[in-house]
Amino acid sequence: MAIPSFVDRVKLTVAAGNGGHGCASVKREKFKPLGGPDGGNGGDGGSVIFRVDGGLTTLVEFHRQSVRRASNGAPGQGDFRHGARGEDIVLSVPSGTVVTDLETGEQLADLTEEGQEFVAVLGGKGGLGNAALASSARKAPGFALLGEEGEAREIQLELKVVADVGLVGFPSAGKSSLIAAISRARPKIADYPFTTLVPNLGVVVAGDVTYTVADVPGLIEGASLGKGLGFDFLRHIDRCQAIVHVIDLGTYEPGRDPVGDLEIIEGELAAHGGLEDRPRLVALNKVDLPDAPEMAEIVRPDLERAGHRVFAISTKTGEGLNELKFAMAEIVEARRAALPAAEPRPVIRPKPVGRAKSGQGEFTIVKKGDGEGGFVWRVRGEKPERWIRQTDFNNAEAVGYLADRLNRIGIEAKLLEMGAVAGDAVAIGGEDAVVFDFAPQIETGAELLSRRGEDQRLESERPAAARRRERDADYHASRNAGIDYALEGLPTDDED
Ligand SMILES: Nc1nc2c(ncn2[C@@H]2O[C@H](COP(=O)(O)OP(=O)(O)OP(=O)(O)O)[C@@H](O)[C@H]2O)c(=O)[nH]1
Ligand SMILES: [Mg+2]
Repeated sequence: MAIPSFVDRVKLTVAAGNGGHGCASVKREKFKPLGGPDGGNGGDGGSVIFRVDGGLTTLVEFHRQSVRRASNGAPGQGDFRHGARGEDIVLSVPSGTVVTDLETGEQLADLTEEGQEFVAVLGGKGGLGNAALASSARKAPGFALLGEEGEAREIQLELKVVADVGLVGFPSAGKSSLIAAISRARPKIADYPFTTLVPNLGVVVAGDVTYTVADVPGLIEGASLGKGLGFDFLRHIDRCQAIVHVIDLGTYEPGRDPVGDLEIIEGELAAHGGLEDRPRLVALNKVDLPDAPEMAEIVRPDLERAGHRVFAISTKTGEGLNELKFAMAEIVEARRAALPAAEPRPVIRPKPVGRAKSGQGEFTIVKKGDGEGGFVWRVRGEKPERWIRQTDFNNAEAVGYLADRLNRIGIEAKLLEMGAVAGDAVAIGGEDAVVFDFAPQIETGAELLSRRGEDQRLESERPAAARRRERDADYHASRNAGIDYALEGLPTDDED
């Protein structure tokens, strides 16, 4: 199979596993027809996780398989048996991998440190079984929660080399040869331009300083505008602490000379932007060629006047390489000392989607429509949207439980406060919203004052406030007794 030549940028679909459904089951024992609920919870779906492996240098593996899917959680079963978790998929990436969401263009993670992890898509949560949903107020729930679907997203992986020193220069100036001469890396070297298509990385030891050096494909005038190959690869220099110009003393191309070459490359770096603060060194290469030493001494004063430290080197004979190596080490060491100590990088998890920003904290409500045939009230929020996904709408009891949960965080009260009336449409969620007819169960303050006791609903349904009191009492009772069980309508820790 042909290996693509550009392996430092790939598109990938990652899909997490679905959560298993909770189980609604009633304990069956001989001579005990009315056993308690014993349905177990569904297992969580597996996640897709990226982890930095310092031994890797390319993203080539991702070209072979462009969809990665973690497994689903198993459903709960009777007799309190919980479903197994879906297995996570851990994908190894090289240091310097930047993860971007292809849909939004948002950068999700910048993975640079060995072992650093990024959870790209989170497995769906398993649904609670009816055993976990039981409480003193709802002793035998005839329903369970559905497992949630795992997330899926299209992402781009992009490798940005992480090196202390970046080598820049025209094609064939000898950048890869320099890496080969001062490190153990063995990049491809050839006498035609654009030999290097993917940055090479070498580890250099100079005295007791160890640092990394990367070359990038040759730059030419207009590289920052997309000419040659340079455009795409200038970004690799972004992370370097120092820049070394590799300049060809032996080029016979018309219109080129060492000082002019350096100015053109500097122009491209300036057009790329953001590199102004990086210290520079100048390496005049191929000093072994005839006339090259003279050329080096002609241009040296000009370059030094421009503030550069200049080294005449030959990757062929080794001349000048030691001095250059130690000069690079000096700069790297100085920059390292000046930089703030890197903060330990935690595992990065995806931002929860749709987190509400309203004063309520849990949800937002927006009124839509012109009132003809009623308004549509759109409710957004992480919790309400999740609860919708967990609800089996074929089960009336499950729907009642959902209504309780929605009331508990005040959605119904807020709708009434905003002027919603019975019969209005309430849409919870985004594109795949679930739409209800608004049928308020609780009373507004005004109604309570004027019509208390008259409303049929007070007889047929317990007011939410009373239910809440009951539940809170249960909660405190159980807390005091040290009993830990899932409470009706109250999120348990693992529910959030
Ligand atoms: N005489 C001489 N030739 C050299 C020296 N360094 C490199 N070369 C030659 O110059 C040519 C280009 O070298 P590379 O190291 O591939 O150059 P590069 O800058 O990496 O080129 P690209 O990857 O195409 O941008 C090869 O033929 C090398 O053998 C040197 O010090 N002296
Ligand atoms: Mg090269």
